[in-house]
Amino acid sequence: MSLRLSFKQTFRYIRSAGNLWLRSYSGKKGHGSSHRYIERQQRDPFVKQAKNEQFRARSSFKLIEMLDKYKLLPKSPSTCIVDCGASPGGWSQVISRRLFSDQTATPLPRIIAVDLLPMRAVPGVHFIQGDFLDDAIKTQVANALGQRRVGLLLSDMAPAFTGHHSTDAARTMNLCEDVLAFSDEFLAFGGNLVMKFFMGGGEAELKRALKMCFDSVVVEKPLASRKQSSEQYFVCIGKNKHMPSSSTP
Ligand SMILES: C[S@@+](CC[C@H](N)C(=O)[O-])C[C@H]1O[C@@H](n2cnc3c(N)ncnc32)[C@H](O)[C@@H]1O
Repeated sequence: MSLRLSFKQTFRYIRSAGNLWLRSYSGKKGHGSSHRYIERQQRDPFVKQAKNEQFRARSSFKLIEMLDKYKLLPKSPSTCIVDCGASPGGWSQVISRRLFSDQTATPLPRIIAVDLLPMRAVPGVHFIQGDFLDDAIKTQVANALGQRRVGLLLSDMAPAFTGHHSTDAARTMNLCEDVLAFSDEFLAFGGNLVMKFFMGGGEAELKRALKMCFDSVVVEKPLASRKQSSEQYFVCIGKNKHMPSSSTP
């Protein structure tokens, strides 16, 4: 495997590493904010539940709620699921546990997970590290799929936020448009898409675009999504033929 990164990958990697550094640095300097974070984590029932059920992230419960409410998992055992922005692996774990009851076995991967950051192995998950938009990464996704179709595409990705409202709103919408283009390329007809977005102004337009491409589009704010966060999810059911260049089932 080549360790060379493209300019875009390098840029995104530096940007996300910079965000991590900023978060931990401000945590160290501002004792108040780190105390508040610890207190919030200790009070949070989803943090406790994630620990008890050995999920890597409390975000697992957001996906569980949406999967159960909308029956999003593909029924055919040969159909795949792609998890974009998968690290540390909370969503991949949920899908893996639903698909493979024996978590100690190493089943043939039906789940393809992509992230800029590394991710520890999850049973039945083929992990690809890189930017989901890079051609080289898309080729790896296509190779991992072979002839199999994708019945569910997940995106829990967030752009790097600047704190500048209109810049952040534009970045959010750009990322969602990129996910939609990715689904145009990889998601089979009839397939479902779950995509995170942040309220910021462009969501009505995006919802209109999604409604052209899917039979039904709803907005969800799962219980595990913090009230103070502007994150929400588009749950898009049944990709239809209005997408110009979709894969065939
Ligand atoms: C909120 S986390 C995902 C958490 C995950 N759903 C879970 O339950 O563990 C968002 C992830 O998206 C990844 N990400 C952001 N932009 C990306 C991109 N362009 N390509 C691949 N991954 C990306 C980040 O590295 C980060 O790990």
